[in-house]
Amino acid sequence: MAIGFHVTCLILIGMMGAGKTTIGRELAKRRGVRFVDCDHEIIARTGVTIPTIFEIEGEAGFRRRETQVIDELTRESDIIIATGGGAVLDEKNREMLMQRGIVVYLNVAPQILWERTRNDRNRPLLNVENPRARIEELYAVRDPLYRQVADIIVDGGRCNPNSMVRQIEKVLPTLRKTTCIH
Ligand SMILES: Nc1ncnc2c1ncn2[C@@H]1O[C@H](COP(=O)(O)OP(=O)(O)OP(=O)(O)O)[C@@H](O)[C@H]1O
Ligand SMILES: O=C(O)C1=C[C@@H](O)[C@@H](O)[C@H](O)C1
Ligand SMILES: [Mg+2]
Repeated sequence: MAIGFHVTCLILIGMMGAGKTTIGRELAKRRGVRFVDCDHEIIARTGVTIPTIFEIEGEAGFRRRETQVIDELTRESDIIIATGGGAVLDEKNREMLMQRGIVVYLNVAPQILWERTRNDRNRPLLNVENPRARIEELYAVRDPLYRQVADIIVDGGRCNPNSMVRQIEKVLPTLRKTTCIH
């Protein structure tokens, strides 16, 4: 198998700014498999930005599109998928992720997430007066959901993307149940 022993579909989950896109892309390059980012797929399909989808269809419209994309991509083999930060909010999504792939949770503290996302206007949920507090609220709600679906939990705030990719590669052959990497 191209990604690792037992693993044909690897799914990255975590908050906005956790590094899902950065690490997913690099890992896919190294493993020689396809990389798809759910947010980018939605943008390609609709031809508009995520803030525009939120404006026109509301968050509910965006979530419907997200579920559709997750459903299609998680049926594929030899693929690494970066999900959007809110993918785990929906129970049906959580089931698809758990059943169809190995799920890696990039866990990053809210303070670091804020530093990484503060200059980027492309995340409508952070387009509020106090994005730092918003990140903390979202983290409090979502962290238990990420943990619920994760096969591995990686501390995504401690080292650079390259060493994170190597850490994930190291455990891939052993993946069967939840493993914590520190
Ligand atoms: N391990 C890391 N160390 C330092 N900076 C990082 C790390 N991982 C990602 N970054 C930086 O943090 C920012 C956010 O990363 P990225 O876009 O990959 O996050 P994401 O999880 O895909 O976020 P979103 O859910 O909003 O798409 C980028 O500028 C990226 O370069
Ligand atoms: O955390 C979230 O709910 C989101 C994260 C982004 O990846 C996008 O999917 C969108 O901005 C919503
Ligand atoms: Mg991303």
